[in-house]
Amino acid sequence: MSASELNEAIDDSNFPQAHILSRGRNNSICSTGSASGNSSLLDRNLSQTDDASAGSVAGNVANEAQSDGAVSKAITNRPKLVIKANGTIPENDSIRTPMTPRTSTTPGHENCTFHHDLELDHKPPTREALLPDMARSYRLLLGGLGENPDRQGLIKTPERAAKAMLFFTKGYDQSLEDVLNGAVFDEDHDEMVVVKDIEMFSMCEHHLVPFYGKVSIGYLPCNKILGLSKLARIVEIFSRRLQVQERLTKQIAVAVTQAVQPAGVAVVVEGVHMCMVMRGVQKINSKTVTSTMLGVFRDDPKTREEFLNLVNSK
Ligand SMILES: Nc1nc2c(ncn2[C@@H]2O[C@H](COP(=O)(O)OP(=O)(O)OP(=O)(O)O)[C@@H](O)[C@H]2O)c(=O)[nH]1
Ligand SMILES: [Zn+2]
Repeated sequence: MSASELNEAIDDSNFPQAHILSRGRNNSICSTGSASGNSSLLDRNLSQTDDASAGSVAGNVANEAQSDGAVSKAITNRPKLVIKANGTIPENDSIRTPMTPRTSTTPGHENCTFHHDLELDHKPPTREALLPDMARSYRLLLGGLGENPDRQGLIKTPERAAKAMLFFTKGYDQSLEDVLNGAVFDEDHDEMVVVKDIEMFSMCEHHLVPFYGKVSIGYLPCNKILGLSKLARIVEIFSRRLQVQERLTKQIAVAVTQAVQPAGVAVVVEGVHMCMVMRGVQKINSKTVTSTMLGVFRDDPKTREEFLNLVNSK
């Protein structure tokens, strides 16, 4: 799938469940239906209240069930996330997506839609070939620090640092297709799948220092499921780049969407930014939480709540 097709795919209208509440309670989870796919979202949440651990959720669900009409109206009125095929956001859209320049002057990358965007099929062939230039740059940096790059301990540092930086950004070399390796399976399953607390290490694009944390991903399958490890591998593709946490969160959600075309995808990322810990404002306990909710997770509060309860439970 090309980048533009991918961008089109995250238009909410492509999610079969986008308006389930306004369609009534007994609709199948997936528009294609399935033998066991007739439980409504309400049923799914009410059965959740049998679980003692659901605790206060029971009250919330009951309240929400009473105000379904209001919820339905609110959902209809909520602005949708729409990204056009060319990667831009409609001008009057109230939801702005952080976009970064789409140009590259690096040899071999001239025709690339730049790495930052939602593109998954970009695979520069020669990143290792950049090592000598990168090493030279690190050597200059050492000199800039007032260090002697020729002293024994630093002789190989420029090359090591260049290799380390290539590792920290190895996601640029990975494509979704390679990572999935065909591990998408037809399965008559329409209950929520959640893999949570996936470790994540990334690089702040503003300061080139790490941010790290954990990622939780949920999706509601439509007769296709994904090999579980592939969710963690998707996190690797996008975290191993220069990033901001917001974009990382969205890219993961889009990739899962592309992989299994589910009824919805939810991603929550909790990150510690070393640029806020080791320097700058120096707040060592602050955490940044970002989320992307697509499809039914965006439109149905109960589904979103079920996901968040699963993510927040020990
Ligand atoms: N939204 C967002 N901001 C980030 C992320 N990583 C770093 N930043 C912020 O990027 C901003 C850069 O701000 P500047 O004022 O240009 O840089 P600075 O002087 O180094 O800022 P301070 O960190 O406040 O010292 C800072 O507020 C960082 O906290 C991220 O993932 N998402
Ligand atoms: Zn930073």
